[in-house]
Amino acid sequence: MKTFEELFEELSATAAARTPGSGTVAALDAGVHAIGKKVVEEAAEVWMAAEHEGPERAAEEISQLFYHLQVLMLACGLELKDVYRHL
Ligand SMILES: N=c1c2ncn([C@@H]3O[C@H](COP(=O)(O)OP(=O)(O)OP(=O)(O)O)[C@@H](O)[C@H]3O)c2ncn1[C@@H]1O[C@H](COP(=O)(O)O)[C@@H](O)[C@H]1O
Repeated sequence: MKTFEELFEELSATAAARTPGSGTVAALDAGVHAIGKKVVEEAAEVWMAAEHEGPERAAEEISQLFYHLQVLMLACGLELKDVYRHL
């Protein structure tokens, strides 16, 4: 199990090292447009899971949305503090 902050730290390091075989590196190479589409897709899956599939499935989909949002943040050069200051 990891926290939102720990995942972002891991993804930042993976992106910086360009770790071979990493899905994150591949997504970053695909660019903001492709990552944005993934964010929208995952958001829809969160909605469907929450409405029709129960809390456990919703939690799983939310974790995937968190992941894709963090990849989009990296693609945009954003850090967690850049987002947190708007909360
Ligand atoms: N937490 C995640 C994570 N959540 C979601 N995903 C990606 O999101 C996909 C799930 O999306 P879908 O439900 O649409 O499944 P899918 O349609 O089969 O996915 P694709 O065909 O689009 O790959 C997974 O296949 C992963 O590609 C994640 N990929 C990686 N991580 C974590 O990120 C870290 C770095 O991962 P790598 O960069 O791959 O080393 C590791 O700790 C991983 O556990």
